[in-house]
Amino acid sequence: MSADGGVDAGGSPAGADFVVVANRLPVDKVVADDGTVTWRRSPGGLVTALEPILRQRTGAWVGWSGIADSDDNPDIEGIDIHAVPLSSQEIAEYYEGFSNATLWPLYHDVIVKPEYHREWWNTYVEVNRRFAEATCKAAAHGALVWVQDYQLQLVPKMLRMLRPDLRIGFFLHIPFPPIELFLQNPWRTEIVEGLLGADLIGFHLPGGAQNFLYLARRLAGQATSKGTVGVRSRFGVVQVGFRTVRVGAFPISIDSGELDAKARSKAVRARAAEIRKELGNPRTVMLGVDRLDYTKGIDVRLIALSELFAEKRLDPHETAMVQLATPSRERVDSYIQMRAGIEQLVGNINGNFAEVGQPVVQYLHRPVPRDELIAFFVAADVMLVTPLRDGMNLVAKEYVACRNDLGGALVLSEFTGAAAELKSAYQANPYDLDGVKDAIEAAATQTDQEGRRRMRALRRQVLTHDVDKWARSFLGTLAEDPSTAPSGGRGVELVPPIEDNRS
Ligand SMILES: O=P(O)(O)OC[C@H]1O[C@H](O[C@H]2O[C@H](CO)[C@@H](O)[C@H](O)[C@H]2O)[C@H](O)[C@@H](O)[C@@H]1O
Ligand SMILES: Nc1ccn([C@@H]2O[C@H](COP(=O)(O)OP(=O)(O)O)[C@@H](O)[C@H]2O)c(=O)n1
Repeated sequence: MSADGGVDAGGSPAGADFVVVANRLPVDKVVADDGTVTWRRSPGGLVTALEPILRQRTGAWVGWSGIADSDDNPDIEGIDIHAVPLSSQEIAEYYEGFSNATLWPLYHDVIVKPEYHREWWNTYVEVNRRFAEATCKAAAHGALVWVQDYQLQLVPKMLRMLRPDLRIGFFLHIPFPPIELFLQNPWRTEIVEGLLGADLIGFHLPGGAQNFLYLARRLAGQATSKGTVGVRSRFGVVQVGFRTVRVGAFPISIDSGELDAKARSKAVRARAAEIRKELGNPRTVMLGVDRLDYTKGIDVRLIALSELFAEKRLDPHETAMVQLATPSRERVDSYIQMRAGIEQLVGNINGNFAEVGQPVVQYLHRPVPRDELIAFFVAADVMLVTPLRDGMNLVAKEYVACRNDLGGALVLSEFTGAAAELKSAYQANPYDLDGVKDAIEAAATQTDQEGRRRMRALRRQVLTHDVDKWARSFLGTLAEDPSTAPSGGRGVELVPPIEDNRS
């Protein structure tokens, strides 16, 4: 730190050349009643995707440990951890508040109503500043810094002001919303300007990148490129003074090869067979695997199943549905209400259709070990992925990667990022209940030949587009000099800013 409390422009001499900055560390700190500390894999797809990337490249990870007032740094081979402590009030206002009761619902089609509170916003700014300062300490001079997700949208601009020597990338893991919804946010201009501190801004889908380009013109008053953005190609450009910011679509993925190999192992196969036996060897095993989140449409699939049983289109005595739900954001009101609703639906289905000792829906509200999860994927005939909106949904890709036997069927919501790539799934609009029911019925009754044809096509996509390809395409683009790169700013025709007349 410099004498005035700022961070030296040169950064820490011993810092890392590659730094990931994310709200969460890859592991959560768990303190038992007797004070014993253990570390558990953090929930969610961001960690699933980034952990193998960082381990492979070695570098630093700046993030929060998941509990209040802790600056412990866990030992993880290949990753230099820098914990950012958050107080209970910051967790309530920055994480549960502005991140998960304002931005999360706003960016997910306002499935629940976003709340706008000035004190939450102030804490969001303050915590973003703390992450930027922690990153300055972790990064060597000229380092490549990759900021992740909606919790940290102000960090790119803050970092650029503190450390102009850094090359800064930003990736948004959730959908970037339609323009009309984004404009609800009272702090919309600050967020667009915060993101424009990056050299490269990545979204899962071209539509998100295009919405952002429009908002950069309208809210930040910058000239941008026109024309459509491609997938890992045809990047958009925002001219911020003398700086060229590029904007692109980079669909995230999984470590497909590793999952494929694990799913082939004898132990996993044996456990999958055992799971089917424990479920009573039903004709059809259906599976849902999610964080317990209202965006995931767990209610949609349960209502669809219930109606299919009531209409005798599926036989409840020959069907076992397993819903694995990781606890998530348990103190946020909308999550508390949603949990009660899901648990009631599970109870209703079992009340109406189960026999003693043989529930139709088995619901686990707890994290499941990774190998056990893979065995569930191998055991399931039909995988139900029915979000109302989802940035990507890695679970859909994990299921496909685990089915080297070409068995199983994937029912997939059109409103996931994954739907753009997994065209051979049984796709449905989650708001069209009849459509969801038709998709589930078709998946449960497909012929072997049809199932193999679809799964072969899905696997071709998932195995050739893995998380390493995602990271290489993003980081490769970030490392390019935009003024000379073939896909860069040179020769791009710019559209002038839009007058913000609030019309
Ligand atoms: O950290 P939490 O509040 O417990 O939430 C877990 C993560 O949820 C979100 O995951 C998203 O990222 C996935 C990978 O890109 C994507 O497939 C999925 O559609 C998204 O919902 C969130 O974006 C992460 O920041 C959270 O850590
Ligand atoms: N019960 C569960 C549910 C999800 N998960 C994992 O959590 C990740 C969820 O990622 P995702 O992209 O589908 O969705 P988000 O939870 O990130 O919104 C996947 O890697 C799942 O395998 C798990 O380990 N156990």
